[in-house]
Amino acid sequence: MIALREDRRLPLQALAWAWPMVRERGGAVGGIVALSFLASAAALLPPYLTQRLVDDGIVGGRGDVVLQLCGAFLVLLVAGVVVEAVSRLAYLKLSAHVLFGLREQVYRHLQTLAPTYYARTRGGEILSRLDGDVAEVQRFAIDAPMGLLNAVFSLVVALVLMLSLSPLLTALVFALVPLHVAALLLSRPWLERSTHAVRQQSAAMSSFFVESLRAMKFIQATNAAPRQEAGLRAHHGDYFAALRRSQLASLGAGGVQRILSGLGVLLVFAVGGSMAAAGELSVGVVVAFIAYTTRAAGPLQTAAGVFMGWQRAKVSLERIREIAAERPTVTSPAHPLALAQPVRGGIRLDAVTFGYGDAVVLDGASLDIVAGAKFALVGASGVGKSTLIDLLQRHYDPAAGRILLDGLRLDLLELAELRRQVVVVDQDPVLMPGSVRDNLRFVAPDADDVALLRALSLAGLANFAHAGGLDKPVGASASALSRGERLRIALARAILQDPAVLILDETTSGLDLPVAQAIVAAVDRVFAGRTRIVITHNLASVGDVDRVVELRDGGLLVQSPVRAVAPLLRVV
Ligand SMILES: Nc1ncnc2c1ncn2[C@@H]1O[C@H](COP(=O)(O)OP(=O)(O)OP(=O)(O)O)[C@@H](O)[C@H]1O
Repeated sequence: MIALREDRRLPLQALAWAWPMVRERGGAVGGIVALSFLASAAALLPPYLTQRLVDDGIVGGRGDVVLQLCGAFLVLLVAGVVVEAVSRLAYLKLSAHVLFGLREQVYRHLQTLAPTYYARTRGGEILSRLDGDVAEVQRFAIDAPMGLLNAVFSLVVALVLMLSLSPLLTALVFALVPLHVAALLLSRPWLERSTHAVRQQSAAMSSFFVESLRAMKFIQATNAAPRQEAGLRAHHGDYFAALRRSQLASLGAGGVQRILSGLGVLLVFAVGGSMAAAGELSVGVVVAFIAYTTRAAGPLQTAAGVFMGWQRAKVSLERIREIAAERPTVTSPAHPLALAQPVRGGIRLDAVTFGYGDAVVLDGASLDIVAGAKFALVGASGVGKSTLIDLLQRHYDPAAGRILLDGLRLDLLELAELRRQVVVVDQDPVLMPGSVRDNLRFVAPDADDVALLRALSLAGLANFAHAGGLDKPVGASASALSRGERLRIALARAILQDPAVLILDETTSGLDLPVAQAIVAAVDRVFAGRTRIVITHNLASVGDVDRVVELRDGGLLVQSPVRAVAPLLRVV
């Protein structure tokens, strides 16, 4: 769950979301704020020293004062470098802590979402939110309060110093502040729209890369490389246009702020200069005042920058909120029921109905699978066999009806325990980048090499079942292995998981019959006495079965092994 509150205004939401992580690093925050106050105070000293240098040292003809002031400048310089280095390192640590904390929350939430979410959402869209948008929110959540605090502090100190030098000139300069604010408010919609366009184009480009890299072999085989390059160029064009609009918006808003700050300096030049010429002010005071006016522009521009950062963070927060609004379709119950041990693996479907949107896939389907039986599940392509398996592993819950494992409703069991007991090996098993050992340990982190080698050997991977075989890299997308080898590694994983129910989802389809039969024979040897459900289009490849079940028109028809059609619980 992403801890984003619905009931707060957007900038406060960004701060509230990051707050728990900032609080964990309270000491570092205090240190950074103290150091930045120190640096701001130190930055305000040179104009004062300059004024003394001009009025007391140079005009007053005091060589000792000149020397003292040079020493003070040197100390300020060195201290400034040290303070900046320390505070930047502390800031980096704090930012990383908050950024990683926020991103981990989004990733944790993503791990709870159903396959339907991943089927309809482009990978690059998710990536760009996990990466760019989370970073934008983190930047705002840390930079905005610190920047504003620092700006207010610098502005107050500068104001006090300026007032002590010349109240009239101070009033002139600060009379421009309402104009600064008005200009920012006017630029807001422009900033927001252009930021949104950049985030969208960046997501589209990430999606393009994710999808085309995954399909590279297909692109090469279909001679589509030139078309893909043209596609990339089109993305670049759109991205650049969005970037240019966003830059123009930032430059426009920032430029107006700078012009207004410059006008303040011009006013001091004109009014202060005339007063100095008339002998009403000393030259040193005018020089120092000009320097403070320039410095006061810094905090004002920081405030403007925070405002622009807010516009960007608002867009990003909205995009993250779209992910947060996706609800998991299944959750583990707060008080799960415990399966009786050992788990026997009896499965019962009781009038199960399920569909995707309006498309009904299962319509009151019922079935009893006795613990330890081997069932073959057949049916036309697209009839809903894989969907039924997704329901058994509880990626979704039935819209109506119940599914029971050893007499207990699946939604009352702990989700992790259910998925330990019901394991699926499909026709294109996922292998993670890394070695064979890494892949086996993915499901059994505590298994030692002896157990891994035994599983490989039982799965029929005799050529891998030696110490060196475990180190064999499987390649970033498992392309270093044949399909038969990948299936057997997936089977070895299932052996290590030791489930009560094993499901083979068209695992051997497309393999030569002898290879398919060898894999099924290995399954039957290792999982004899466990519940097995084998989805297939080719009954000849699955060996002996206790029952053949056909999924048709949303219902399940049970056939005896001798092919007589006999309904078990309900025939649709
Ligand atoms: N995530 C999804 N969103 C919407 N519809 C889906 C989704 N997954 C599957 N479907 C649809 O549900 C129906 C059943 O699909 P399913 O994959 O369960 O069929 P299947 O019997 O396993 O097919 P095959 O034998 O071709 O693998 C199909 O019409 C399919 O288009």
